[in-house]
Amino acid sequence: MIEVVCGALIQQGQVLIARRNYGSAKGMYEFPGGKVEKGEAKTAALIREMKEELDIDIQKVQYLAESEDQQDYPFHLTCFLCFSDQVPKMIVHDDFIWTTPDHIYDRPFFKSDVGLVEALKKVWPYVSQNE
Ligand SMILES: Nc1nc2c([nH]c(=O)n2[C@H]2C[C@H](O)[C@@H](COP(=O)(O)OP(=O)(O)OP(=O)(O)O)O2)c(=O)[nH]1
Repeated sequence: MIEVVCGALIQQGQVLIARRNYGSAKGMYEFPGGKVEKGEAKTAALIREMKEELDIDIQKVQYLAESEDQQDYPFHLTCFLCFSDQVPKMIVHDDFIWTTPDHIYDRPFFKSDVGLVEALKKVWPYVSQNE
């Protein structure tokens, strides 16, 4: 089982979803993230991926939810709420949308993330007010 981490980046009462411009899921929106490297802690992987993919330093990380699915390979996905006051840059994505959990699935978004988005909806009133 491949371990994958992703981050729901919260800024100004909105969450970031980003469109992949590479690989078999090109054109899909996602929470930025990627595979955990051997011996790496999940939160360290998340901080590294957010730096590599968005060029931001994460100031606070909070566990949100997890799921399992299979696309190119079976994977276990852990999602964290992420907080940073830096502006993300487009490096591996070709579109950014700042949205709210109710509108994430208005766009093509990974079906594996349904449970993560439901968890985000539950905490949203607290998260968006206590950034
Ligand atoms: N980053 C990210 N990946 C997700 C999400 N939902 C979801 O099913 N995935 C899947 C897509 C991939 O099958 C898997 C791993 O993500 P990844 O970004 O490392 O994908 P990849 O295999 O193209 O990575 P790479 O080889 O280019 O490093 O997780 C999500 O919200 N964010």
